[in-house]
Amino acid sequence: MATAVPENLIVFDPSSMSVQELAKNPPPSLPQCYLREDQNIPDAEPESLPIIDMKRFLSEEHREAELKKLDSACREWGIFQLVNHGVSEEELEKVRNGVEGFFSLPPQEKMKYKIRPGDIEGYGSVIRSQAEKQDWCDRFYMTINPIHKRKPYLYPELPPSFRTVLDMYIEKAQNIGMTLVGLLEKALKMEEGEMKEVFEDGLQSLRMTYYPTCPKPEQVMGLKAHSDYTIITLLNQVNGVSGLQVDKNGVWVPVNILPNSLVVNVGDILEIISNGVYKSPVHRATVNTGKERISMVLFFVAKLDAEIGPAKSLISPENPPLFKTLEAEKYFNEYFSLKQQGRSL
Ligand SMILES: O=C(O)CCC(=O)C(=O)O
Ligand SMILES: [Fe+2]
Repeated sequence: MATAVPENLIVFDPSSMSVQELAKNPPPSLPQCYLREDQNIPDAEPESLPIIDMKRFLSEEHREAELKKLDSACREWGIFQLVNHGVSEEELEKVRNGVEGFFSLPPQEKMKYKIRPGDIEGYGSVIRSQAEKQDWCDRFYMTINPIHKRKPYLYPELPPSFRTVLDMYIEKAQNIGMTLVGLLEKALKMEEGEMKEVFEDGLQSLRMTYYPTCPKPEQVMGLKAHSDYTIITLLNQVNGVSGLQVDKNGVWVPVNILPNSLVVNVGDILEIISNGVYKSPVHRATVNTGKERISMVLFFVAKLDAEIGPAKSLISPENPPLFKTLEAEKYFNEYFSLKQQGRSL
């Protein structure tokens, strides 16, 4: 694996090399496939995202107020910071060391997990077309639930000490997800268990992303604008470097770093279940010249045999469904046929 890129390189094949390696020795002009002409990275003031405190749901005194906060965070932002979520500072530190350790493995070690032709899981980037601009990042994406859907050459083949950390984190994250879904049902005034039914033991995947520094961050995008096709997404800004931006009323708002918090965002399926009341926000990730950024995301999708549509308990003649109801599998097929560009709604 070469680490230096010849200066006269005209055609660059992003599938042959990681962005992490490219960024160690970037050529004076970056490969065309990363250069975007339509960039607008405004200097919007970082606004503090709403903060939801899980502990307050346990107290009789604070519960109602916190539910109201959760409800307005999902209506107005579709994204919020979660504190007192049950993953301790020490555990977050272990996750950070584990994920940083993974990305600092030698290239040939990481390439063992390389995305295989025709697949989307594994390490690297999925190149859909030569014309499409590539994101300035390397990713490791894998299905983690149901367990029988795990690819035998990905999760089980990770270094054992890292797997132990991931096992711990995933179990905690699943508990957080389940608790949040119960709270969201209450906030939306849905029938109890209605969303849990779609969520519980559903499809879940994990994505770790390494965004290297870039000499010309204004010319590239770490991760292009999109919304998530999930019920909810749990984001860990692993190494405390900012870069995530969320589209709020047409303005890109940078997401601040709140130490030891996790970020939760509403996904497209929750927008559908809530019949459009909660917003699945468009978001993207930028990069910078100074420090690499690492994130880890847990996508909570839905049970494969679930029906995805507006919650029956929210629908009435006065509040007709704004979305059609589809079997989850059909929904996923439609989603992937949209080439994961933009939104599944
Ligand atoms: O890295 C981030 O902050 C965001 C990642 C993300 O939005 C995604 O993987 O869908
Ligand atoms: Fe996302």
